Amino acid sequence: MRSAKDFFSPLAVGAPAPVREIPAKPSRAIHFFDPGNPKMAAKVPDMVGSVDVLLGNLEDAVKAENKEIAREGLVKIGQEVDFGPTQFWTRINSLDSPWVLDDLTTLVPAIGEKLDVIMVPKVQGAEDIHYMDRILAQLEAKAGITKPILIHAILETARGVANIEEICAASPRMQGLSLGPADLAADRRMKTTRVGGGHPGYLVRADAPRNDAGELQYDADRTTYQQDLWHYTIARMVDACAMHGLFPYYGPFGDIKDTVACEDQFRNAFLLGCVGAWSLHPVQIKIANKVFSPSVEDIKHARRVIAAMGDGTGAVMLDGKMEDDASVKQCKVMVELAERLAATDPDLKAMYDAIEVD
Ligand SMILES: CC(C)(COP(=O)(O)OP(=O)(O)OC[C@H]1O[C@@H](n2cnc3c(N)ncnc32)[C@H](O)[C@@H]1OP(=O)(O)O)[C@@H](O)C(=O)NCCC(=O)NCCSC(=O)C[C@H](O)C(=O)O
Ligand SMILES: [Mg+2]
Repeated sequence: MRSAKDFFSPLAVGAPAPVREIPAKPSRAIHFFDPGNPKMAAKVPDMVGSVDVLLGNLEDAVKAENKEIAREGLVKIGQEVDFGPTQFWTRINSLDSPWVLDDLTTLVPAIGEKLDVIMVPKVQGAEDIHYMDRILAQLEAKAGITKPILIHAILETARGVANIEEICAASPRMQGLSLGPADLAADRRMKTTRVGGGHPGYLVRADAPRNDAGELQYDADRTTYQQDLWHYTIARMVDACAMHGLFPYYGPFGDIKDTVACEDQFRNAFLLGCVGAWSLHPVQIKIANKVFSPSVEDIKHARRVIAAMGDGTGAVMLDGKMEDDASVKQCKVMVELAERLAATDPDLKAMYDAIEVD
């Protein structure tokens, strides 16, 4: 066990001092691209500024024979592109893979100064984060990196979900968690074959109606309601992240053409407390940017409640509803998020600035 006093000492002589607070940077869409795919790589410079996070993916979805090309492509992009306000992340290969050591020993010296966050797949417990913490400190020290690279863990095993608290608490580098629904479903032996989203078979059905004689009509048409397969895991993730000062994200939505259901899934995550989701295709960036930004109506209402509540204590009636200390806190969460996002998104700023509070 580490003493709390040791927690903020670098884990290697010459490594940068650990951060004490994870910066709340906009990260509505974590946009995945394959750095070894020339078409995708060519689009990266033009995407800067229109997406909060650009993530060069080295793990699943990159063929085994292309792992080195992808890694080299990522180094080139990291060295050549000016990312401006957009964060630059990577997803490395899993810690038990034959590629991860080369990923780390290549990327940190070559582009470590530019990399904001390393996403680690299939994290099982605190031991995985301790490993990453130490090796990153060693590599940062050797390369003279001045700011610590943060770690983002993907929850995609039952063990990872069971160990969620210790994963979050394992290092001051921990930036956040993402749901990895495809791997998690496989590891849990769920009977789905999709990448994220719902399933028509996971539902509840309205009770059977009765006929005039009071008999139950099980064969009658009965409305069904599709349920959210991911509610439990996202809720756990949100609580663990809030407790440890980290940021929770919904992961991938694989049905690229179903932009409507993607928006719904992202919105569920937003409402539950997530700050963003993955984007696998350019079309999903717009969805995430919209869903994870508070709406004009929400901000208008939040500002009215804050104004009506004065010092934030007591209770008032507004539009027939009771507002009090707790509802004003919720409104402040929304307004603070809006202000943070507007600082780097001029369109949002214009939208929020135009709101008139009556
Ligand atoms: C999903 C895709 C394979 C679709 O690709 P494609 O068929 O080429 O789509 P389009 O023809 O519609 O593409 C139009 C143009 O846009 C470019 N494009 C496509 N995707 C991207 C992208 N992500 N970034 C940048 N540019 C992109 C195409 O090249 C076309 O360009 P052009 O021809 O010049 O017009 C593809 O989108 C894709 O591979 N996406 C990334 C997939 C990925 O990263 N998967 C891994 C993350 S999900 C996961 O790992 C599961 C998770 O871990 C879990 O366990 O749950
Ligand atoms: Mg996965």
